[in-house]
Amino acid sequence: MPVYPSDPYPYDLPPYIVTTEEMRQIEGRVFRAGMPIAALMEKVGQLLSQRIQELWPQNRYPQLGVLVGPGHNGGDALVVARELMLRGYGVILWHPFRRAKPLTADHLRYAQSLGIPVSPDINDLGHCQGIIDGLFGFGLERPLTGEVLESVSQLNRWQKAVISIDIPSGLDSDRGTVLGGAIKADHTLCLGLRKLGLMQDHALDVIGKLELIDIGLPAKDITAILGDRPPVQCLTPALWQTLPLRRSPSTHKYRQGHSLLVGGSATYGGSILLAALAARETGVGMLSVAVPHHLKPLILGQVPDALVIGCPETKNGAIAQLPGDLDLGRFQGIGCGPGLTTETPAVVDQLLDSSCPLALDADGLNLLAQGDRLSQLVHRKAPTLLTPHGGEFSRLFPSLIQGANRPLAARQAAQETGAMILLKGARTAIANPTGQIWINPESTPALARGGSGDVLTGLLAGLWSQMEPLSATLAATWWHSQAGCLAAQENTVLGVNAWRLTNYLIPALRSHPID
Ligand SMILES: NC(=O)C1=CN([C@@H]2O[C@H](COP(=O)(O)OP(=O)(O)OC[C@H]3O[C@@H](n4cnc5c(N)ncnc54)[C@H](O)[C@@H]3O)[C@@H](O)[C@H]2O)[C@@H](O)CC1
Ligand SMILES: Nc1ncnc2c1ncn2[C@@H]1O[C@H](COP(=O)(O)OP(=O)(O)O)[C@@H](O)[C@H]1O
Ligand SMILES: [K+]
Repeated sequence: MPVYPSDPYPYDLPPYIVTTEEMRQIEGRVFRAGMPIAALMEKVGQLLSQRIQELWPQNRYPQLGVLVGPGHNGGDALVVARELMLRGYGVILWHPFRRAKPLTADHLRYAQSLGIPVSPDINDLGHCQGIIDGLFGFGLERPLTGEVLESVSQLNRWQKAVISIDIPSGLDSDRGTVLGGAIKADHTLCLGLRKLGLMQDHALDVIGKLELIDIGLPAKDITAILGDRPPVQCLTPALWQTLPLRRSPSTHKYRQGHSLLVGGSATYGGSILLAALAARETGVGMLSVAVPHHLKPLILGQVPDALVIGCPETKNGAIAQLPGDLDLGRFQGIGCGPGLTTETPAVVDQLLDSSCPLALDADGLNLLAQGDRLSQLVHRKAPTLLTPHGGEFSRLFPSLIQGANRPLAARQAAQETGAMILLKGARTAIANPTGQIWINPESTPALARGGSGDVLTGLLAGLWSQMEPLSATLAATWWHSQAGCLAAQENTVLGVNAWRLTNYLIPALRSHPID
């Protein structure tokens, strides 16, 4: 059973994520090359009809209501309505608009000529088992108002099964924000390429399950438009191909990397342990864990294969300093922050001054936000990764409005600091200083609990010692969420505590399909 659902993404499609303008330009090239708009609409309608019949078999969804907008999203919906009616579904259209684009008007006229009823009153769809949302696509220009907004709210109150074409109507296709109101969909069948708005955390509640429908956009047209700028793309299962990392028969532990984790305190003892348990699963040759002296037995008891460095501690039980003889040059990946507390900035300064690849999380980030550390980061020569969740990000980059567009905020932070930014969330975004962005399209709300970020830090520290930092960061993010998905599948969405998550890291690797 593959960890990630086998159906929603045709992964052979380019994993690009586009803005509305880029989508318009790509489609514009296709039309200028001779593809009639009507032909593409018909093709789109056929593809949507096939998928909807799979999702909604006629015996369970005999009556369908179709919301028909004034633009080409409405045109798509009319092709779908006609095709499903011809296959025996009962279909009724809702179209409260006085005018529509010519192509849409033609399809509306044809649907009526076939006897498909049209009503301006949303209540006439109350008997339907399923609703197909073809109100607005990426052409939505202003918030929904008046009767349209009221009808959308009425529809949402019914809580019927809803499939949205391209994007849920009312959603801004770039920012993922709701413009006045939005259809709450169970499935969104996105056409051609994923829109940036669909990959925003705050849009997830209205999108439902996102599926990409391949409408045959030629790669040459996609790259012609996207080629001159760093792409925004999805993480894909291809990242599994690198895991589990291959090993030569003649290897030895020092060729498999040596990672260091720094953290833990009397206040927060468990987070560094979770990070250590996760780092261990990466197969890293050697794992060192620097904790306040009193935590040494805890770590050794659970991770006997780790080299535990007992550090001098403050009166509050936090690390006072790293041992003077600790040679940071021995490590190819350092993860600092889980449970560290902000008592001893000198620890973070020492790591920042080193030339080691460094991932900062939790209190490591809170210390970074103090003084001029963040502005100094751009001078750091070694690879650096920051892994803030939303709150830590706002403390670090108060001027970046991440709420409206988290991926773009992460990109700006990466370009300002010269560090890679992994902005954690429901759709974690990873940005590198060259401006590229990766968004994780598959995760589970089961991870929304304390400790799961510590597990990610452990994976990062472990993989950074064995892979090139960017590939390691992308692979760790995908691995982390896939393990969460598998754990949720087997223990319900409430059963994925961070400890159990560490026990699903290897099973998740075993369950991913080997190509
Ligand atoms: N561009 C194309 O030819 C294709 C478009 N496709 C479909 O068509 C969609 C884009 O079509 P359009 O560009 O026509 O845009 P939409 O279908 O999203 O609708 C835009 C229309 O709605 C009106 N409108 C916008 N905001 C409104 C509001 N708040 N209240 C009332 N009316 C409002 C506009 O005046 C415009 O007439 C895509 O999302 C996709 O579903 C696909 O069929 C592929 C081909
Ligand atoms: N709703 C959600 N859906 C999917 N993943 C989530 C969701 N909320 C949080 N996560 C993930 O869970 C982890 C939470 O990390 P973090 O907030 O740092 O937790 P902690 O610091 O307590 O370990 C991140 O990897 C984040 O991407
Ligand atoms: K729609």
